[in-house]
Amino acid sequence: MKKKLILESGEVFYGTGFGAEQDTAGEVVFNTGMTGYQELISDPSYCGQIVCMTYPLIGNYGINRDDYESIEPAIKGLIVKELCDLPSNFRTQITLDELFQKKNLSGISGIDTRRLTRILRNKGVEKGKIVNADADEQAVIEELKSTTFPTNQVEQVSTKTSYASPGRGFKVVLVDFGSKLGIIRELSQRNCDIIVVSHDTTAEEILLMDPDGIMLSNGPGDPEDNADALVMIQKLLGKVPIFGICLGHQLIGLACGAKTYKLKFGHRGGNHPVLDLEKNKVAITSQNHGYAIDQESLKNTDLVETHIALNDRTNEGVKHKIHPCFSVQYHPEASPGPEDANYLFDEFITLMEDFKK
Ligand SMILES: NC(=O)CC[C@H](N)C(=O)O
Repeated sequence: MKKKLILESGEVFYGTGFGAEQDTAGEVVFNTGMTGYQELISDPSYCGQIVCMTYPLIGNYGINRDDYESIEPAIKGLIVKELCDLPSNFRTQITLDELFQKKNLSGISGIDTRRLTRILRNKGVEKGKIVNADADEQAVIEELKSTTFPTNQVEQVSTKTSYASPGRGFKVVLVDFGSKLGIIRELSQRNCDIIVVSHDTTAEEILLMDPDGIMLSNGPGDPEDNADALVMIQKLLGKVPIFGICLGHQLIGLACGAKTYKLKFGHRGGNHPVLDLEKNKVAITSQNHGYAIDQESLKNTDLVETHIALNDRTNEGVKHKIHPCFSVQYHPEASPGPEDANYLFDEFITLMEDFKK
């Protein structure tokens, strides 16, 4: 199946399709992880995006039953240099190609992913489409230029109904903006009694559950598209300890009066160094974000910057000066990636303990 990837800027890449046969369009971004393709394919924060893997061989350990980060992948497509069709790992159940067929997802292999990444890095992320090799390029470019992708990604991936993941420890309400399962795993490991609620749950509904703490999850899209969530956060601040991850972090920023902006090409991968400004310690972190909190705008808020990215010095963490509330832009749950930042879940537990005293 000969296919090609066409970018809005007019660049064309020829390759071979895998997975489903249908065309797919989305925002083309790149991820620098050497492993972890199963986790990122199923990470709901990639909703609406086509991901280019910079590592040249993808699929070599197949797909297994344990490494999903959601049940239904929300990713739009995958771009790889070489696709492995004969995976070797004791956990392998199916190949990456088979997963894409089963989930009706389209991918393209045989792409010069280095050239593509250089384009995205220089020009910034842009819209793209994977189509049949004989498709009319000019027509696709025009179509991409005139398309605006949906902005309701959080609604697409958030749970529709609340559900519980019981434990005997602290009662945590996890607001699901597109949560990775890794967050539930980390809270469960610490015996938390979790209730997962939809993104549009109100502060009043959450407080009725009498939680010891609130976890604001990661999620796709532009943080500014979640006005209702800001009201919810504003009403919860000071009443219950809050921990935010990625989109959850950006929403805390917006709720406290800071601004967010779109990065040129985002941070996506498992090797991003972050400096903890208080501890003066570096952690290698797992990241997946296209937006960031504007550091200047933090000055007029009750938030202080706690972490910065060492690659580009952008914001990676904040905490509230008065209320028990902190958040990070990266992924302490890893899945995939290094577990250096795992201790933040322990700090959340301590915050809930202290608040109860
Ligand atoms: N992983 C996330 O939560 C991503 C947050 C947001 N959608 C961004 O791209 O910046």
